[in-house]
Amino acid sequence: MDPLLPPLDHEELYVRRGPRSGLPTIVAVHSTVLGPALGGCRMWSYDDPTLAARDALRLSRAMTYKAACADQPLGGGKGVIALPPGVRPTGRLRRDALLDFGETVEQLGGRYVTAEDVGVGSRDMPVIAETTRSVTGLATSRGGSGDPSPFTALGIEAAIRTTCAELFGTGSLEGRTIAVIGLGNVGSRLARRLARAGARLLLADVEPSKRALAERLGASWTTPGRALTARVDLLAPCALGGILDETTVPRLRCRGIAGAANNQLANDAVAALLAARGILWAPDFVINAGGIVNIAVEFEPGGYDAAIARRRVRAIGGTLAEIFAAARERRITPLAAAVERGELRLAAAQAGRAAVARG
Ligand SMILES: NC(=O)c1ccc[n+]([C@@H]2O[C@H](COP(=O)([O-])OP(=O)(O)OC[C@H]3O[C@@H](n4cnc5c(N)ncnc54)[C@H](O)[C@@H]3O)[C@@H](O)[C@H]2O)c1
Repeated sequence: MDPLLPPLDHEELYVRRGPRSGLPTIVAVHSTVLGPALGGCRMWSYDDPTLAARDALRLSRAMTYKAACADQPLGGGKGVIALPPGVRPTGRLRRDALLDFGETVEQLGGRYVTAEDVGVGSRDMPVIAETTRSVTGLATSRGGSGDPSPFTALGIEAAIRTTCAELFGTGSLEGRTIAVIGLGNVGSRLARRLARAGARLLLADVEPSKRALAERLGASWTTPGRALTARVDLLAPCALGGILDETTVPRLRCRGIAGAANNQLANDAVAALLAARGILWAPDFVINAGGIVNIAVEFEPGGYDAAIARRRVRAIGGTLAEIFAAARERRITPLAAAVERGELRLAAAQAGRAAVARG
């Protein structure tokens, strides 16, 4: 196995070759201490299937912390359908791969619950549901919670308000300058919300057609590189991960960062670099939890209810305020405070389990 594997503190790693597609289907369950392990299914090309297993192990661990920090009754898991390089399955092969993956999920007996992720869209979920009951994110017409992006954008807006309150003493966005990088499912919705709240926006995407949104919102348009180093109150990275590293952080001119992109820090040490520059970073895995908070409402006895989901997603702002307060009081980074919060919640649940087992 890969020497760069994360600590193997997982509960399960299940690898099964799909009998229909011949493709490796993989599920990693990092933790079920807080509840069934939730995590999307990623259908992606890998040079080697062991790299797909590594991805599943790494991402499932991150899901445990995301759910724990969001106080959700969920554990962390991840699914992968490993494609050979250059393969983009369509038609029969795609359907076979999804049915195979569903069967793999079903064999875990509810310990893992799947959802959408990179390479798997809303049209794929009903196919997966043909071979497993452990599937979320189906259309609202089928009793599911539907597209998570609006809820993720709502949670990021709440987090941006909290970050402004911490930095400027008010959560009002009227007149705040905010750069949003990446105008996809989440970033475009976030930009509309921020514009409605009176923020002055600088928008950027690698896709030139997104400029039309900037024009519609009366926002400025620039390149992603310029947006990253613009003099603004806040930066909201909503594209790819890894944009904050040893070379970009010294060039930043924002006061705070709060965005949807996963894995924004190239490595954990970057959190200290940001703190040293006086830039307040809202931990990505805390504030982009709107999607899973929304999905968790599917497990309620009364079934899915969008109003309950919206209320719970807005609470991400309060969670972030507590993390900022802990970081301030204990002179640690918001990243350290968030990880600690997740670990405390897991330890408490584990202690509860042990007490029940002892009778
Ligand atoms: N969709 C959700 O509910 C959700 C939930 C949690 C986290 N996230 C994370 O948020 C981020 C955005 O998710 P999404 O669903 O909006 O994705 P998306 O694919 O819909 O949008 C991504 C956008 O970023 C643009 N982009 C790509 N590379 C770029 C670059 N180098 N610079 C600037 N723009 C670039 C793309 O053109 C696209 O418009 C991802 O990191 C995702 O993992 C999304």
